[in-house]
Amino acid sequence: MTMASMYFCRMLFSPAGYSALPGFVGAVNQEFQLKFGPSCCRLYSIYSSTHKFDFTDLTRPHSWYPNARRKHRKIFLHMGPTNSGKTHNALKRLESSDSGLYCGPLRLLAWEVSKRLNKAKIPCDLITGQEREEVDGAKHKAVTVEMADVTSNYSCAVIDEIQMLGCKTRGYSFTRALLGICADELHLCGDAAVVPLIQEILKVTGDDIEVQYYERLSPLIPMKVPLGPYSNIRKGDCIVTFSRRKIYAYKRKIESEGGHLCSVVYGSLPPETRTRQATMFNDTASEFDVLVASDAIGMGLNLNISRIIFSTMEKFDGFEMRELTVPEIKQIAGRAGRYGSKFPIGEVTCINGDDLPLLHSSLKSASPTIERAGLFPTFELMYLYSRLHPENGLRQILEHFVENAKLSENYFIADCEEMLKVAAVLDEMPLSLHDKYLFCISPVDMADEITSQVCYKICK
Ligand SMILES: Nc1ncnc2c1ncn2[C@@H]1O[C@H](COP(=O)(O)OP(=O)(O)OP(=O)(O)O)[C@@H](O)[C@H]1O
Repeated sequence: MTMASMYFCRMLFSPAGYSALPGFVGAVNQEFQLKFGPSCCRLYSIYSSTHKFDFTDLTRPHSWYPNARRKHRKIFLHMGPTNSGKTHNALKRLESSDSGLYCGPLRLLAWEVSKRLNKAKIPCDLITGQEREEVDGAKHKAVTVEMADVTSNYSCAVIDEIQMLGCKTRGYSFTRALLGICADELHLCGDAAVVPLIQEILKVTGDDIEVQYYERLSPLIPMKVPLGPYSNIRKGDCIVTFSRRKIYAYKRKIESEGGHLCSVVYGSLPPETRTRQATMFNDTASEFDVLVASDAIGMGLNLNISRIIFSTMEKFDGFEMRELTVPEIKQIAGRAGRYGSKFPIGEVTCINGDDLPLLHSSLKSASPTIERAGLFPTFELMYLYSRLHPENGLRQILEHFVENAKLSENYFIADCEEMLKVAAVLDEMPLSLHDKYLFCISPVDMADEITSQVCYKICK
């Protein structure tokens, strides 16, 4: 053993090394403790045999999750368009399992699943970036995908909207859940465009895969004409727009010119308020019979919508103003005519007639195949790297990984622009690397004055 490798070994396994590890509390730290031992042994053995360990080699992400790799998982892909019963079937399996984990892309979806399970007398915790509601005796958890637990054993787990693993900012959390969740049965629900990539990624995990394709349960008809005057608005319509300001502007317009009262739904509404608004809209006795919503309705929410009306086919995606993609258009349009609702046949149109060709062509197109999944280095890798470069702050460590990451062809490195901004602020504060990492992977919009001030105060 060389001096260098002896030093490396001492550094990793000495009590000082461990005590220097930042606060061992909470689920992420539990994951860290459980994984750190075997992973470090593995990293160390590679290091001592080659005298050189490349921390930026991210070509084998499946090996970051030894617990899941020890299991022979049975993976069910429920693939199909919106409103085809995919989630319904996966949730039925979850409900009948001894223990389970639901991972959704939205806090609202996790909230709905936890409510549904608790109502069915299956105690279920709710864990999102914003709340943690623990229920006595719960063996089920409904979480946002970023909070997915990859250390415990589950009988059954569900990852909803799995095609989001191709999302440039959040995709890595879906990849982590896909590779890391330790469940006998893992159910993946989403668009069939992701099937070849998942099959490719799972070739190295030793899991069994079964794919089930679904058809839409009720018809969806694209209209040949745009909405026209607001007096054409009718019961069960849903106007889709992409900013909170516009949501309230349309609500005012429709209430004054269209003669209908409107409920509103958008992502940042508290779940209780959103449920109240959705219930008012779904309730036939209520006067609030029109909905104005953001694309937050695009994923999974069950609403009695008769017709979707796109106010625009463009949205600001945090980086730029861009046209909606085919999957986004299909996903949002698919909310009309929900199976089992009072409007079993859905219609879809636009406010602006010039947008109709894009709407029609998108609904006829297959979603483009998703070629690569997002990836982000684990805390362990960053920690080990930081021990060798103690002079570097989190921002420099992140930049190093982004610039030097070596990836297999199935993956891309997550877009870290926002994280780099947060890391630069955090590096000014006396926080451990682990705490900085946690703050960094939390969804904070540093462009939002209030959010960034709150983040700054909490960190301090
Ligand atoms: N076999 C079934 N029996 C009764 N209701 C069903 C059945 N399958 C689906 N549904 C209902 O149809 C609606 C659509 O189902 P589900 O949410 O599973 O669709 P999905 O394919 O997951 O779509 P999305 O991606 O939009 O969520 C839900 O209200 C669901 O409860």
